Amino acid sequence: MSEQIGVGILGATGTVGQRFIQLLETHPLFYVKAIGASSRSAGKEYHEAVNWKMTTLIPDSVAKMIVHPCEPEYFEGCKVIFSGLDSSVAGETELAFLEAEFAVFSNAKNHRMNPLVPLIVPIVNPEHFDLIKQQRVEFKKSKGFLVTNANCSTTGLVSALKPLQDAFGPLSKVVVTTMQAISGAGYPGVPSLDILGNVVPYISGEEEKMEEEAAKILGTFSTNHIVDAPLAVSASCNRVAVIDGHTESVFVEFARKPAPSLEEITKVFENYVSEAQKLNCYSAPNKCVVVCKQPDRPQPRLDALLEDGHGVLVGGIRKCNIFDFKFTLLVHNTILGAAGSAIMNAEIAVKKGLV
Ligand SMILES: NC(=O)C1=CN([C@@H]2O[C@H](COP(=O)(O)OP(=O)(O)OC[C@H]3O[C@@H](n4cnc5c(N)ncnc54)[C@H](OP(=O)(O)O)[C@@H]3O)[C@@H](O)[C@H]2O)C=CC1
Repeated sequence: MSEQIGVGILGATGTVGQRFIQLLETHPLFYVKAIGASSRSAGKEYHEAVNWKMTTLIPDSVAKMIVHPCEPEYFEGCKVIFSGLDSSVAGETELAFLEAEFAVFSNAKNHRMNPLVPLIVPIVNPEHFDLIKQQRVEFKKSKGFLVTNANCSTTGLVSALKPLQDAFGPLSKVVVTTMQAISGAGYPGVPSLDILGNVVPYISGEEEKMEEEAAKILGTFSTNHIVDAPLAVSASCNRVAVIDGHTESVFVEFARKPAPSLEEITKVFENYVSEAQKLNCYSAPNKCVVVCKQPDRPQPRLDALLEDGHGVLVGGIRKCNIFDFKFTLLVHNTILGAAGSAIMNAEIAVKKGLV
């Protein structure tokens, strides 16, 4: 096995940061070398600073690490930086790490729509890593770069749409309604009095993010920029009393007529193989899209951890009276929807010789 690569985690005490630490505990390629969070946590040992909510114990290798301020000087020797920072600070902090020539993989929304920043869902569009060459030219960097992964709901959506686009050509319209887990709001997130026995039909900025990110991710890399896919998305987003796993009802219209049959669509979902799998990435799922045959699946409590949370589950593939067809999908919001994607993106970057 090749030598392990030391990584730093910014926002290590948060919901996404904890997931990074959990997923990296047994990772063969990466090990946690340094961690950072806010001034509330800096200077403390990790186990004192964090309100640990994962279902596994804090790894011994991290528990006694000192939490640092999120400044590049504390992360010397880390070849990769994973950011699970709150968006109020992610923008500037991630740029400071890029400036210091780190390879930065961000979960935050701040830089996703920058035309020079690849927005990559690892099981969908790793070819967008080609944009880094142009990014390095424009940002005058030789080793460093900045890659973002997508909003968690967008991640689930594009993971299901990509196989369809590859097989049947452009999608013209997509309508999606989400039922999003509480963990998507970080910790402590939504107050229990607001969410228990309730549905909150508003998540600030979420619909706009889904509508614009999907076209960029499903777009194509051309010479030195990304050309958006010609796709109109209308999203409505809801917070529901689920802990982990975002469920989405999706309605799709193809540009091509006649539209493919439900059997053809199902086969394309089942047979989809991503570049992350072809590259043999450690975190790549066996199946990127798992088709649930039972009519009442996928369900977050039962299915969110299938494929270790690194794939997307689809079910209820059926005719739609208005669009061509409709289905339900489920994505694990803090694994494929956040830390898992960032880690898989970094694995791909290593395979591509970028790190
Ligand atoms: N939860 C999810 O499902 C998803 C989240 N994301 C994105 O990932 C990022 C993290 O989300 P999440 O983990 O849920 O959020 P949390 O609120 O749980 O965690 C935020 C982290 O940021 C740190 N932080 C806050 N303020 C500062 C500061 N001024 N300087 C340095 N560090 C700071 C916190 O440290 P401290 O503990 O010291 O306050 C904590 O480690 C966000 O940008 C979010 O939008 C993306 C996709 C999915």
